[in-house]
Amino acid sequence: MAALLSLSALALLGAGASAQTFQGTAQGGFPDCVNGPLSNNTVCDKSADPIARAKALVAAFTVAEKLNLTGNNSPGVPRLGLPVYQWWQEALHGVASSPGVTFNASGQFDSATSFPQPILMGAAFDDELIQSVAEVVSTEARAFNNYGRAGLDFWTPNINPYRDPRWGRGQETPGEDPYHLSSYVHALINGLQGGEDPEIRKITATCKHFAGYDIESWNGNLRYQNDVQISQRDLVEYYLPSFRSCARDSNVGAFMCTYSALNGVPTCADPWLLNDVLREHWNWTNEEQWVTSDCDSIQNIFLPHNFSDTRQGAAAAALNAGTDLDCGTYYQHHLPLAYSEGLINQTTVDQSLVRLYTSLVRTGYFDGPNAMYRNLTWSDVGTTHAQQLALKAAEEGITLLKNDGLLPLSITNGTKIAVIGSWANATQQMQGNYYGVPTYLHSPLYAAQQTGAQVFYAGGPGGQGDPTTDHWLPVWTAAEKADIILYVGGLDISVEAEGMDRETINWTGAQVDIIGELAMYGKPMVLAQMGDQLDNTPFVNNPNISAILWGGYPGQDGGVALLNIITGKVAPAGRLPVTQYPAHYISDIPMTDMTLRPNETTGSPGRTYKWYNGTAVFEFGYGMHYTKFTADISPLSKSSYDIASLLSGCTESYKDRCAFENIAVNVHNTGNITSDYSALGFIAGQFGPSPYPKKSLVNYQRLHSIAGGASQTATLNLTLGSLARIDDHGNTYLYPGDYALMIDTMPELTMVNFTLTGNPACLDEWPQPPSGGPTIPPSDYFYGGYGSRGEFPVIAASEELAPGA
Ligand SMILES: O=[N+]([O-])c1ccc(O[C@@H]2O[C@@H](CO)[C@H](O)[C@H]2O)cc1
Repeated sequence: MAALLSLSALALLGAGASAQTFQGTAQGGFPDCVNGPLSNNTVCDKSADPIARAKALVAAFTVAEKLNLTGNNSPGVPRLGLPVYQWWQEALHGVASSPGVTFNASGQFDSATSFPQPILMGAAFDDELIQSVAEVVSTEARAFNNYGRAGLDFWTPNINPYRDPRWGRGQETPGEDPYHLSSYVHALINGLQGGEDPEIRKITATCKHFAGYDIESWNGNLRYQNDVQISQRDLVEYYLPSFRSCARDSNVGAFMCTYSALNGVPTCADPWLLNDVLREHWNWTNEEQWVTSDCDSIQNIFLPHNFSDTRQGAAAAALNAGTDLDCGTYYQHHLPLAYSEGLINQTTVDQSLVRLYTSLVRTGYFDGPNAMYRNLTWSDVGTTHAQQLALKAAEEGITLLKNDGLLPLSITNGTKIAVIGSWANATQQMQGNYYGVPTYLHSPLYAAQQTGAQVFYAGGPGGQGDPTTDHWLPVWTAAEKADIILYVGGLDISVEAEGMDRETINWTGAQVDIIGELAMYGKPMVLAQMGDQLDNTPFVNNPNISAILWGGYPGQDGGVALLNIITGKVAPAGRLPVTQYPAHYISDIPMTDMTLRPNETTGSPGRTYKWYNGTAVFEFGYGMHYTKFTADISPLSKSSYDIASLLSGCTESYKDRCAFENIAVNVHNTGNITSDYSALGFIAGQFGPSPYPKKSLVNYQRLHSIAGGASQTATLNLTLGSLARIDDHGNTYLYPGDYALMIDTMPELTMVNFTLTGNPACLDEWPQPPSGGPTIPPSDYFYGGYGSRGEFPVIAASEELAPGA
């Protein structure tokens, strides 16, 4: 495990190793259900119920075999012809290097399509696009699986909301809004798994990290030891909706708990979270779906959380709480002792294994070579359709933040353009983290050269923190020769990544200086800001910088997407999926403050567009177009609604799903450039417990190719859940009051008003956590080292950490 993990860590985290250096564990192929020892076991009977099939398989294992099958690196059961199996695959934005995925050095299966990071795909506000992307990812995953190059379980998506701009893994998420995440993830899971209840599950997706995980390493607070304090209201309102969407509304196959503790309990050992909330309240059925730990987080229950006195106690606490699989070796190592000490029983072990193997049964793993998806081959990887979709996904997400009219830029053969900056010739950078080997990487420089323009290139500053001016001379040479300056820079995964939160949300000094000096040439200048959000104030205010685009991590065709937008081949219609805060924001609130609302006592200005009470540089949802749009909202059926009547017409088992109104938003392109437009609908109003959110996203739809002078209609389906707010206990209520439904076409705001009358009505009663539960004792030691992870220097530990002691 140790050697395996250290290799995979490099590739996963992007810590300087090329993806090609990674070699995953060979998968053991498929069980032989015709001639193998299992052929007479019900698990091989395709006509039997999947749970019955898994139960029959588990019944054939000895206790020792069962305990051996509880780690991600599963040895299988040779005696029964059950092959070795690696449960850990990644596919955040394409099949990615990870323990179960093996890319070939060359030839077939040497690459997979690399889509943009979710943060850029989130900016598209286009769920159909997301589902299409996910369908390609799962097709490629299945093709890899058919040739022994991947398993069938993928530990994606990361759907923790992007709460704080410093978070190193915010790029892995679609953004900061819980409704947006919920809707996005529903489309994504459908595409990955092959529908909500497919006959054969295409691959098993895993919603992670459940829950409240969004700090890597800030001010000495490490993800392995954090105990995040979150109120029930904030949990239900902000941190959990995307997970509810996964479990209750999308039938995702797997979940992953976190390294951190939530309100005193490490999440992987929290029966309230994993059982009462996830399995009971969200009806995530008990025998079919499974929870994995984060990688080595079971060990963290013991150290540094100190939640259990013994190692076997930590393993038992996790298994008994409902963590079915250990990403690591802690279960395999310590469950035998837990078992002999009576800390766990066989029923619990069986239940976890039944969940795991039912999931594999559902993917057709035991169904032989004629099973669905087994015909997919290398010719289904990196297809023309996949390539076009990767380009489209990047184009749809790229967001126009400033334009004095320079864009779209007309580039002809004679145009002289300087392409400058640390991203100008970006290749690997365009993928962000959790990458694989892409079909190709088309940099901005490459794309500029394809336009026929005369291109002058300079890389600009060295690394993110490079204080020297060593690399600057070519910058001035390029700028002097050119008629137009394109600077492509920003962040990369050397400063925002897994294990690494940002220390500033300013542009790094060298870049600010270079961009400022380039602007002084007074030539038409475009700035493309890559990576996550930075405070763009100096460039917004600089009249010599004509246009600013945000391009995130745009994937394999990021450069072409950028140039297509700049030249007007495609019109931009992305909208920011996160708030762009002023740089001082990070001094206004510690990252560890998990609260959302402004607070006079703590000085918190609040978080996200819902509650931030300062002036954002650019708000969530901001995004300009090359044309002008107006919108009007068709009248609602009533101006006032009685709460009791709304509920009496509601027959859904989950009342938040009941329909309220289907809102028609008529969008008019009043300019003359054909463009997409994403209609974002928000609800605002002073009702329910204060302080109120300023507004809340309740639905969105992307309209495509609206010609100049033409109109299209977006249909935003609102539910009772769209109108609900959460009380202090986490209960979901409809409240009487004045409501406004808003569509923001910038600068205009189109609005319709209505009221709800009557008494508040509960839509969802929240299962309260047990009171007086364990809290973490103050830690008197620093936890610093871990053999297989090796991410941190060993400082001191009150106990030696070797497993199995
Ligand atoms: O030791 N390693 O190789 C290693 C690599 C990645 C890693 O990160 C964790 O593993 C990912 C599993 O999907 C989770 O999203 C992330 O929190 C944790 C450990």
